[in-house]
Amino acid sequence: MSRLLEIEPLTREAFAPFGTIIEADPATMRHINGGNTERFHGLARADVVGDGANVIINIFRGQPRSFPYSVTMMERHPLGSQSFSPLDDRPWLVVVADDEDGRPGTPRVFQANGRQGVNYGRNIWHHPLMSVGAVSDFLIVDREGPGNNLEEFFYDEPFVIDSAI
Ligand SMILES: NC(=O)N[C@@H](O)C(=O)O
Ligand code: NI
Repeated sequence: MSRLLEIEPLTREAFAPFGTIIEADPATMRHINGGNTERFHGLARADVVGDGANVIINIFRGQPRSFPYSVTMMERHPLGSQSFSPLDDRPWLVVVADDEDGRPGTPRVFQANGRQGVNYGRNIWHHPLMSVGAVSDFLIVDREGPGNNLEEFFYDEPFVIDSAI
């Protein structure tokens, strides 16, 4: 029995339980550099824990997912947040879930436009990067350091994302 997932628009309010949206929000903007530059300030904060932990900046080059797509697993990073910001101005999908007694609940799928990134809060269930339509680069800010920072969960039955954007 396939469990079809709806795609929701990515809004601050809807995503709040899972993290923050990284986009040029006018409410955060301040002019710097003598007016030459608009600084969209403090959009998200990296959260890393544990002795020897560092915040690192990476690029992930994601192969596009094929649809219908089966969501068979979710993961989370107990020791650090993880942010994804698209570099190719291409829409992509954000898949997250509430925690239900140590396991992810039903995934929620959000459609992000090419100028929207997200910062998953520490220990928030999410699906690995979901590029759509073409190979896409993302700037990633997450954690490097000692300890196991990856917990995976595999569903008994897959959930299905029928079609992409
Ligand atoms: N493994 C890895 O660094 N990537 C995942 O955490 C992901 O969320 O894509
Ligand atoms: Ni991850």
